[in-house]
Amino acid sequence: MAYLFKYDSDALMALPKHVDLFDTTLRDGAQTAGISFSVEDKKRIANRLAEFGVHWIEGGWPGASPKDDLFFEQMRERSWGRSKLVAFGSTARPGHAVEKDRGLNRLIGSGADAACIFGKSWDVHVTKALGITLEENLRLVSESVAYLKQHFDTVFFDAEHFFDGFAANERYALQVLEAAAEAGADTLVLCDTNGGSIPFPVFDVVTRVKKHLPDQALGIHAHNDCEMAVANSVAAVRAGVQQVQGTVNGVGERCGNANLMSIIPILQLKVKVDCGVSPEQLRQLSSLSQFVNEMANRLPWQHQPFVGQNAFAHKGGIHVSAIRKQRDLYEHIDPLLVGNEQRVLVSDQAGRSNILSKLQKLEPEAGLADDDPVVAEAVTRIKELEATGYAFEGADASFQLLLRRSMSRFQRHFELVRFRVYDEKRGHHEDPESEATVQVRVGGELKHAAALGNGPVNAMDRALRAALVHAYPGLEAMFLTDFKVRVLTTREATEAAVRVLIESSDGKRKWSTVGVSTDVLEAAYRALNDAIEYKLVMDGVAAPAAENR
Ligand SMILES: CC(=O)SCCNC(=O)CCNC(=O)[C@H](O)C(C)(C)COP(=O)(O)OP(=O)(O)OC[C@H]1O[C@@H](n2cnc3c(N)ncnc32)[C@H](O)[C@@H]1OP(=O)(O)O
Ligand SMILES: CC(=O)C(=O)O
Repeated sequence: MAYLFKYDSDALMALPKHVDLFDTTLRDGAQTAGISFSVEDKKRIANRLAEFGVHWIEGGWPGASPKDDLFFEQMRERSWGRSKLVAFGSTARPGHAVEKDRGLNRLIGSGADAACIFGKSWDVHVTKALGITLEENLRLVSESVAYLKQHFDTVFFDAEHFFDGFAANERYALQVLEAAAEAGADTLVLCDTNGGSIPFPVFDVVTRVKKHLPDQALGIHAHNDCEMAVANSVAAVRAGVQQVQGTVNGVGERCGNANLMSIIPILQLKVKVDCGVSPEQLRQLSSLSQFVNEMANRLPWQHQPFVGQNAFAHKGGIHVSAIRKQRDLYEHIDPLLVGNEQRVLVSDQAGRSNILSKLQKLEPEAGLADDDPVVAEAVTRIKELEATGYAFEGADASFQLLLRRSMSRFQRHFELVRFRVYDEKRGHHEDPESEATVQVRVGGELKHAAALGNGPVNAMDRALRAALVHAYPGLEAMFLTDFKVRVLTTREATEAAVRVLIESSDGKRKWSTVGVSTDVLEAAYRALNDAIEYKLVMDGVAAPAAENR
């Protein structure tokens, strides 16, 4: 396998050998609309980032909220390897001596290993937002950094709005950097606060700053308002910054921050700049991304580069045919390097290769040849079903049953005789109640059960399993974990079909099934039927003999 990376060698020569990763998920990430980390979430994320090996973990702003205060308090007992905890804040408020500044003193008392303060570097922000003179701001920057340096080995200075400030008043933006550098700031972080920059000027401006302050370590903090935060960060690395700030999954104020889930593999794998992440740690990238989504209570972005569920999912028949011959023909990296995996999807875009590839994974013992008529038949059947509204992409279990049916390797464990569902709501404020009765035939015997539920599908699921559980006790452990209904607009409105996708679990596995009908309950029944049949097949439960069915 040969994943190709082609680069101009002169450009590579100019790259730094190493950059530090600075994660601000817990600070700028906490400024994301819809995210509210608890102290416990913050501690778990911080520890996970430390385990992953991020150099600097910005934990929050001591003094800004009781939650951040408690977090820093509770993190005093941390025992991390190389990762360092950073406390964030601003330059001192104008009007008093920096030693008396409540904000700076909260940083000093926070127990963090380092401090990071932001200061204004765009002249109009100084005069409008802060309402002070340009000289006064230079004094605040200088004295705030110098005061923190008396208490911390490492102080970072975030030059807020640096790129806009540089465009508006280059001389002043550079004076702000000089003030922070002369006061002892270890790294000057150039911030694209409004996220409006694009890579060419970012490269140019960082190059000019580098020339102006050749011995000063620089960093980049990019926002994603032009969807350029990752590109801008990589451009800044090429121009010579030694620190990249970003967040897990790109969370952050407005459109987010630079996404470390992309920056890390780009730097490590593509341009060979060491971020201090070993190959073993890099393989944790996908699970780190999932973990933070879980903590942030966000649905994962399935198409997220590198770590998303679909980042290496192949749907087109042409693509799947090629990757079966050589897997890198339609992949830019080996997904395993970032802890992800290749997926092959089955849909109306599929050819024989999709089916064979999926079959190899789901039923390796089936051993079908490329030209087996069963494969062509399955492709035709899938395309027919998809034309009526089925979608097998997210319903692997239904797909596997379909393949088994095509291969004559499937026997029903039960036959539906009838189901009936009642839904009742009494009064505006009362919860509705559903009741289902189900009659099935199992091996020649009629079984009948009724059940209540908090909705019709829930009641039907309970009744169906109650009718079957004596014959198949393993169904006791099974339960629904998710249920999605989609109205399909491809038909006439009067006979609109609905697609029901059901996710089930038995505590050990999860599987998904699909049903389609013009009747939502029938669609749900079809999906439930597949879910139960799949569980029985996977548990190796024998179906009743043919003469009893
Ligand atoms: C670019 C960034 O992302 S910076 C980080 C932004 N993050 C946050 O704001 C989240 C946490 N913030 C907070 O909890 C609150 O805003 C606090 C506790 C920091 C301040 O709260 P308050 O004292 O009520 O002030 P408020 O939020 O209304 O306004 C911010 C004040 O900081 C001042 N300020 C802004 N930047 C700076 C700076 N670099 N140095 C000093 N003061 C600053 C503003 O001028 C304003 O003061 P003013 O009201 O006297 O004009
Ligand atoms: C400091 C910061 O978060 C910014 O300038 O965007």
